Amino acid sequence: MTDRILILDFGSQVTQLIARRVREAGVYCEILPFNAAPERIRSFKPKGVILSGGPASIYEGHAPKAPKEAFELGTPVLGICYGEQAICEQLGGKVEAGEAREFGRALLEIKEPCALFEGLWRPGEKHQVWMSHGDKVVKLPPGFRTVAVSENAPFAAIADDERRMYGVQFHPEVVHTPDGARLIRNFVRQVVGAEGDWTMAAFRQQAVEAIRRQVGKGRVICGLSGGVDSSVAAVLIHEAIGDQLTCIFVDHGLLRQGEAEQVVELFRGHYNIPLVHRDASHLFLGELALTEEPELKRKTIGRLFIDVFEEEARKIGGADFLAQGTLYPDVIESVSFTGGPSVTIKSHHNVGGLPERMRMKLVEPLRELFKDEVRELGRELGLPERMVRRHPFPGPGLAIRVLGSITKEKLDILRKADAIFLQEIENAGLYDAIWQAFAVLLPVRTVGVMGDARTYDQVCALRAVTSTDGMTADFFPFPMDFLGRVSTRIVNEVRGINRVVYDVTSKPPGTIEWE
Ligand SMILES: Nc1ncnc2c1ncn2[C@@H]1O[C@H](COP(=O)(O)OP(=O)(O)OP(=O)(O)O)[C@@H](O)[C@H]1O
Ligand SMILES: O=c1[nH]c(=O)c2[nH+]cn([C@@H]3O[C@H](COP(=O)(O)O)[C@@H](O)[C@H]3O)c2[nH]1
Ligand SMILES: NC(=O)CC[C@H](N)C(=O)O
Ligand SMILES: [Mg+2]
Repeated sequence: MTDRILILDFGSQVTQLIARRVREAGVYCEILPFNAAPERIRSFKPKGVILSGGPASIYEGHAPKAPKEAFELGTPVLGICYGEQAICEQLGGKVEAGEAREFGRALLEIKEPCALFEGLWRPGEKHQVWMSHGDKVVKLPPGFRTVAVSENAPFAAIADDERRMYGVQFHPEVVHTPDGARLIRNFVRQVVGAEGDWTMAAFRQQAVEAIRRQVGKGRVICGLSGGVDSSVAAVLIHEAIGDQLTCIFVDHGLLRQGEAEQVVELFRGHYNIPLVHRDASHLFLGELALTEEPELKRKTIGRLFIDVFEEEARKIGGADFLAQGTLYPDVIESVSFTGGPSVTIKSHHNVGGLPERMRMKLVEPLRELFKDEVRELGRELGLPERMVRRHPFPGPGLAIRVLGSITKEKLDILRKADAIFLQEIENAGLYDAIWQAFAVLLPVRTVGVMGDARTYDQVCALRAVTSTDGMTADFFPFPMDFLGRVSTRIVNEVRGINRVVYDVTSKPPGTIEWE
């Protein structure tokens, strides 16, 4: 078994980033809530433990505590922010509310050598780190020494070399701590001594064996969208079980220009995987004609996907398993310690309702991976670069980008504008710098003048964002002349649009899609 690191989550906004840094160091890790059952923690057999940050104050009565297993397993421990405070409070030191809080950039002064700093930082040096805390450690537990300080944190980094326990008040997992990734790497590779054998080649082998064990002689269907996740899942599963897999690509009439042909051609051209191409556009567009409200659109589409999958599964004599491209961020969402029911912003069309009705078991080979790891696995599996680098595209497709009521005519207008925008992005060499880019058709008409004549046509909004996982995002800062060029082309070439605007909202407060 590959070496594993356990991250215990106290509810920090950036716990996922700790996991990413550990994986980037070539070491497998998982996140469990701080109150995971002791049995679960033991059976995970971690070689090292990381305690995350969190919003609570450790000295308050109900504040979450690190499970005693974290300290009793005898493996190295790294506490980050709240994690450091938990180590101190629970092992005999003391934490109090600080007078001065530290948020943002801070200068760390290295006082003593430490295994975490090996090859990185030396005593006497000062380095930039990122802080986000109000509480502070005021007394160290026995056995610990201070290895670095900052203006407001006299115990900014602490070490107990004997027990191999370390704590940092700053956040090494965020990019604003420039050396942070190497610090985490030092912890998992040098201090813990993990092998660094978590590679996509190793994952591929293990995943193939696991799929064979799970599926046996059963039949599997996989909804294939042409997106990265479902394509990688399909190719991986096919490698494992060959013809027991059938892929179903649904053309719901809400795809982008030329997309259906491209997906089918690219897939059939490269793979000998049975692929059903179902044109269900009449069904989807027919039902959506009655719908304007975003949530209703999403729910209608989700239901129709299920109907179509059921029909197609029946045609091939039934299926025992449904394959999905669920990723690790989806999984963490549901285990993370956030407390309280969260509100539904959007019902992401999800095939999750499918298995219950169809009594199929799920095959989710990507549920341990982040998006960039899925792309890497895709390359490892030899998927064409065109598939691997594709921007995400939502299951409900253009239905949530034609705002309000949907007609075939509006979809055609949007498709043209969207294609121009994407083409210009490719031409400018910007495609890979962007997480997702698309056009939105607004249900608003404005007055314009073209060739001395009055126009009264629709507005098109352009959206392009950077992101690492779609959970938070920033608008992409195009040069103005680029936006001008796209705008001119769209208004000139697309009948029905006479005005173009660019969306400069980040997420939050916006979301990526407009509906
Ligand atoms: N047109 C479609 N036909 C069949 N299945 C689809 C279609 N659109 C979406 N799905 C199914 O819904 C799942 C979720 O869609 P989602 O967009 O999150 O993933 P993806 O399309 O595989 O990858 P990406 O996030 O890169 O677009 C897909 O993995 C796929 O199984
Ligand atoms: O498969 C999907 N089914 C959906 O119903 C859906 N809604 C949004 N998205 C995609 O998810 C990411 C975040 O989108 P939002 O910021 O709009 O919530 C972005 O990448 C969106 O494109 C979806 N993907
Ligand atoms: N980011 C954190 O982990 C903060 C820890 C604690 N809530 C503090 O304010 O000090
Ligand atoms: Mg998709």
